[in-house]
Amino acid sequence: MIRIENISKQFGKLTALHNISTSCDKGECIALIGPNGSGKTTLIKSILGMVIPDSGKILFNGLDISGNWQYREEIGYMPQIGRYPDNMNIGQVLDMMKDIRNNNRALDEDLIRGFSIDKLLNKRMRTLSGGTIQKVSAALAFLFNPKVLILDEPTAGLDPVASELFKEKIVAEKEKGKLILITSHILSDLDDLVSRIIYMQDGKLIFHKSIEQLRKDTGEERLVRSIAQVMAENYE
Ligand SMILES: Nc1ncnc2c1ncn2[C@@H]1O[C@H](COP(=O)(O)OP(=O)(O)OP(=O)(O)O)[C@@H](O)[C@H]1O
Repeated sequence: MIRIENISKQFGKLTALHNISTSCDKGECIALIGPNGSGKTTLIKSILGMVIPDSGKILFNGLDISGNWQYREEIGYMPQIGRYPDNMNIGQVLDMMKDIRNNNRALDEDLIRGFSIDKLLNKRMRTLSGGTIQKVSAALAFLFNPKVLILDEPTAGLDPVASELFKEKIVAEKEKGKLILITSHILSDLDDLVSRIIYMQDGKLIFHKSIEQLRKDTGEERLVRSIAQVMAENYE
């Protein structure tokens, strides 16, 4: 579904992405894991067309994404920090996004109801708590029924009830055959969720393997312990 071929990205002297190649298939929930600054968000933004790699290419359903914006209709993106016009209320933000997307697909309002956002429609964005802004971002990512969901640190700031509800939603969407790419430092949140792991460090892709393979390779059942082992090895 998404194929990444030899992409590199330099910010001044810093190599944020170093010759990354991999592919992501539908029906998978893939965790992008790595230390701070390892290039996860840069990789995600490259897939979204928000960062343009210096070299290499990205194919979405076989088509090169460069100069092509149509493919973004198939993606729901939840950014690490959602930024919205301060003076708009939640209802206006939702309506604005519906106008911009302007497609005829049935809306998926599960999270709007699940997070009770429908009871807060008159609240102005500038008055919302951090967690409520996260809920709005999550609801927007799923709203247009995209085939691919890209979630950057989605559970950071969500309370435990919201976080569980959100994880159930992710599992349900994966089972429908969607591709979910998720970055998180809260590894305990990923245990029951992800089928594959991409591990990055210093802009390099160290491995992309199934969670079963990672467990086998590290002899650890829990993701947090497996990754702690991988990180320790790569810090040496
Ligand atoms: N627009 C930019 N201009 C300059 N440097 C950038 C830019 N975007 C990212 N970087 C740098 O690229 C490197 C990779 O950043 P990136 O945000 O992709 O890391 P990350 O793995 O997502 O980190 P975190 O876990 O902290 O979210 C960092 O050193 C960062 O400072």
